[in-house]
Amino acid sequence: MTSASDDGVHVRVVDHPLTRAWLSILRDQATDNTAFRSALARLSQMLVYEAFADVDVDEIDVQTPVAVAPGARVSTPPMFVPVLRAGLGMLESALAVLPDARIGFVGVGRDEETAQPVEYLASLPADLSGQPVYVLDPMLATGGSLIHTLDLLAERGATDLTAVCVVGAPEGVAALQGSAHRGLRLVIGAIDEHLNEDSFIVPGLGDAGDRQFGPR
Ligand SMILES: O=P(O)(O)OC[C@H]1O[C@H](OP(=O)(O)OP(=O)(O)O)[C@H](O)[C@@H]1O
Ligand SMILES: O=c1cc[nH]c(=O)[nH]1
Ligand SMILES: [Mg+2]
Repeated sequence: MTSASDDGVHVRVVDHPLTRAWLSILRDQATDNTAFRSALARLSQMLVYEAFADVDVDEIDVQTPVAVAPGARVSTPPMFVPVLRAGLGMLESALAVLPDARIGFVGVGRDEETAQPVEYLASLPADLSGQPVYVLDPMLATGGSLIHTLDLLAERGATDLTAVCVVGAPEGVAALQGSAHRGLRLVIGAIDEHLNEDSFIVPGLGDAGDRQFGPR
């Protein structure tokens, strides 16, 4: 795992042999929809696990059948916000790790000509002050969709923001660093080479929504 903190965005690249192995299955163009969804779920669970490495916990006592043991409980249950469609494939894995999380939904699709995010759903509580929020989206390309989502969350008072992504482009990371979201944590499986002329990540894994669900 490598970490870097530039311009207020803390970037953690999870470079584990098993995350690399699952990511290789996602990248492989021969992986079909079913296998893609399964691999994304497995990889997401590892990324979410890493995203909680520094979470605040309450120290508690646990009565075992033998004695009292020191234990821990996550202090504030998080909110997960999958960015539809592709982020839906990460939600069940996140809930497997933190079942008492709240869930919000944001739907954003890139305009195919301009690559600009077009919002079609924002199902979020009006007040997110004090609420740690974890945005789930496998792809960070130009960064437009993620920044749009972070803006929606910040407008509602959220300040404790983490993005969990599978693959990013340097252009997207730079856009986050140039955005208003100081203090954002980004936990990501890999940062690839660059964007192509269609704003797709190279080498990337193609369209993460289409590869799970088919074309939209
Ligand atoms: O960083 P950006 O340039 O904004 O690109 C990344 C976005 O593109 C993908 O969604 P897409 O628009 O393909 O929608 P989908 O999930 O419905 O396929 C992906 O899931 C991100 O949300
Ligand atoms: O490479 C990319 C870029 C945006 N969205 C995707 O799903 N893949
Ligand atoms: Mg897509």
